[in-house]
Amino acid sequence: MATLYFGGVAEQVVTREEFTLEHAREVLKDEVVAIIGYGVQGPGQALNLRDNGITVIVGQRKNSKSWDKAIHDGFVPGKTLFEIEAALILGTIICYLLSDAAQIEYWPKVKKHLTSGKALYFSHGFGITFNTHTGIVPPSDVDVFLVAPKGSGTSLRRMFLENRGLNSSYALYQDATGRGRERVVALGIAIGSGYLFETDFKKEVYSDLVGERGTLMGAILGLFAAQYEVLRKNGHSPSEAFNETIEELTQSLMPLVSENGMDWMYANCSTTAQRGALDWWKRFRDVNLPLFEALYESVTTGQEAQQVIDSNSKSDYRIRLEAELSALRESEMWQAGKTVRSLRPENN
Ligand SMILES: NC(=O)C1=CN([C@@H]2O[C@H](COP(=O)(O)OP(=O)(O)OC[C@H]3O[C@@H](n4cnc5c(N)ncnc54)[C@H](O)[C@@H]3O)[C@@H](O)[C@H]2O)C=CC1
Ligand SMILES: CC(=O)[C@](C)(O)C(=O)O
Ligand SMILES: [Mg+2]
Ligand SMILES: [Mg+2]
Repeated sequence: MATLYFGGVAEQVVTREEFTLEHAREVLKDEVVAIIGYGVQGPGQALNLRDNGITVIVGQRKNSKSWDKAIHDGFVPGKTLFEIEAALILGTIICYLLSDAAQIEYWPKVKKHLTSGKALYFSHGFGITFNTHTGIVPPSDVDVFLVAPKGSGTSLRRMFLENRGLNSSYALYQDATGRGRERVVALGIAIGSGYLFETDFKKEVYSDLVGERGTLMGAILGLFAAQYEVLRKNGHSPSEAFNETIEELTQSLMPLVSENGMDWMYANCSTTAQRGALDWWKRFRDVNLPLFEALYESVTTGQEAQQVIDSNSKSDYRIRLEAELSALRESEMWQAGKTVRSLRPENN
């Protein structure tokens, strides 16, 4: 554990320097890590664990797209790829990486095979925190913990292959064996996390549900759409509207923020832009503050969780999600974006 100051606030974090991969391998050497669910986090975590020398198996519905993907990724039926129940029997650490809605349906089967001393691992606090909605209440004689990568499973894998690491939060919910903390931190390191910061199941799911509905995915699309609409309504071309709203952000300005913070990005723009941004950002904050308050309340009351469960438990949930993503893709703004991307020099 290292104590670092974040904006003057002391936090305990785990870095790879003091909790080494070698130590993580030692902690996990007698474990069979069973990845249940091979959607987005499943592949990222399973492949990184395997590359890090951890014994990992995958449990997935046979003859599903995810089953085929696991085979394509080198998992072998009957050796490292099993149907869900077989993987639950073989696994000593059960990584519950089905969708949050699907975890409800499979919970009775998972619970049956959570024998004493095993561990139940999540990458989201959803199932446990909203257990009045999900029914997920683990037996008292198993460890229960989470490692939540702060990003897509696709990025977790890509960054691992680039010798980088995506930060993750971790939480220990139940430590039946007395080894829970070692197990969860070792897993956090072994799946390829950058650094690990501690949270709890409630704080993880509250912050994550807000973040993905807010600045990370929902609010940012809303901002893009609003600005693009105003520019187009006032006669600006799709090229001008898309470049001024999105392309410049992703290609030039956000990489500068990632490199050295928002002030650095501002300082690398004109003084005209700096003046304007510094004059306007608080107005955008003030307009959005009530919306974020409402969002946070919708999360903590369980409304958002119930909406996810109601929608994503329906048999046609994928068709419905794909239809909405297709409408986004076919919209003028994102069709303009497709053309803009195709014109990047590196794509020609
Ligand atoms: N997507 C991401 O990168 C991140 C996900 N998480 C968490 O990790 C966990 C897994 O997330 P994802 O990989 O995105 O899950 P996902 O939503 O992609 O689903 C994972 C797997 O569950 C299967 N599945 C869905 N419905 C099913 C059903 N009714 N019956 C059987 N299988 C079903 C899907 O086929 C897929 O293979 C979740 O708790 C999620 O909140 C955490 C951080 C980031
Ligand atoms: C990628 C991630 O961190 C999200 C947005 O929380 C998710 O996929 O659930
Ligand atoms: Mg999330
Ligand atoms: Mg997240």
